[in-house]
Amino acid sequence: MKLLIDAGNTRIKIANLDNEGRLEPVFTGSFEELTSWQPGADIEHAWLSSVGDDDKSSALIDYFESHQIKVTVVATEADAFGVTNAYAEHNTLGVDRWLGLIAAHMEQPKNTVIIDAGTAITVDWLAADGTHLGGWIIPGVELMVTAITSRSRRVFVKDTAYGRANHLGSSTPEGLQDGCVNAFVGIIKQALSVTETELDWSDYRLLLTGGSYPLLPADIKRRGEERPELVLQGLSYYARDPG
Ligand SMILES: Nc1ncnc2c1ncn2[C@@H]1O[C@H](COP(=O)(O)OP(=O)(O)OP(=O)(O)O)[C@@H](O)[C@H]1O
Ligand SMILES: CC(C)(CO)[C@@H](O)C(=O)NCCC(=O)O
Ligand SMILES: [K+]
Repeated sequence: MKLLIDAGNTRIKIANLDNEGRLEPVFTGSFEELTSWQPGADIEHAWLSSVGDDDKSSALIDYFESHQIKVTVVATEADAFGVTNAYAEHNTLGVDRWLGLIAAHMEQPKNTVIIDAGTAITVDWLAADGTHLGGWIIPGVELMVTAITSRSRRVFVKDTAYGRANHLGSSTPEGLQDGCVNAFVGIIKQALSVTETELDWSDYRLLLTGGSYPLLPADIKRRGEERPELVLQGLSYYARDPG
């Protein structure tokens, strides 16, 4: 059994990878929560992708090494598993985005738009031949909310309620939370529009991942395919083929 670790800017997600290549999510939470979780005794090797700073990665590596687990850190490459990175400075593309591209291409080579909505929201375009065409980065829904509340006296949130797609707010907290959710919906619609008008793709799939997925309206959920483990799936290819 191997361990796959996807360390985002907020949460850490961990899955077991068995010898048949099956992936089983076993942990989602903060680093603090992780220290009260025990990896299985039969695990000797873990693959880590981390978008945080080096201190965070080192703390994770130390934690797993203290459990006698060897940690291999996966980094973004220029080319791998049939995918070609769009960035000239290939290592500056977030490793979570890189792994999402690999997961999508390995699942099925097809024109694809990938949306990952967590701390940040990212959009990536991947052509059927494995060419990454580039993408976008905007603040995630929670960051959009706090960007305003931290800088204005009269815009505030009352509780941790989520905003609603297609809903009009009738108070400041509702207006802000609804507004930010609808900005998230809006970037997806703009991505689809650019895909159809600029790239001229007519047959393509939309993959949706990240913690903010539940906020999406039914029409986008229907149009897309949910892939909650996309980054872990990408990691699994590195773990299967340690090269
Ligand atoms: N049930 C839910 N409904 C709506 N939003 C949710 C729900 N659960 C979590 N979220 C939101 O998901 C986001 C976290 O997503 P995710 O775990 O993908 O982020 P992350 O770990 O920071 O990843 P990354 O840093 O890679 O983006 C937070 O903004 C959180 O508010
Ligand atoms: C954009 C995030 C924060 C999304 O998790 C991550 O992919 C990252 O830190 N990327 C580096 C910058 C880039 O991808 O261009
Ligand atoms: K993520």
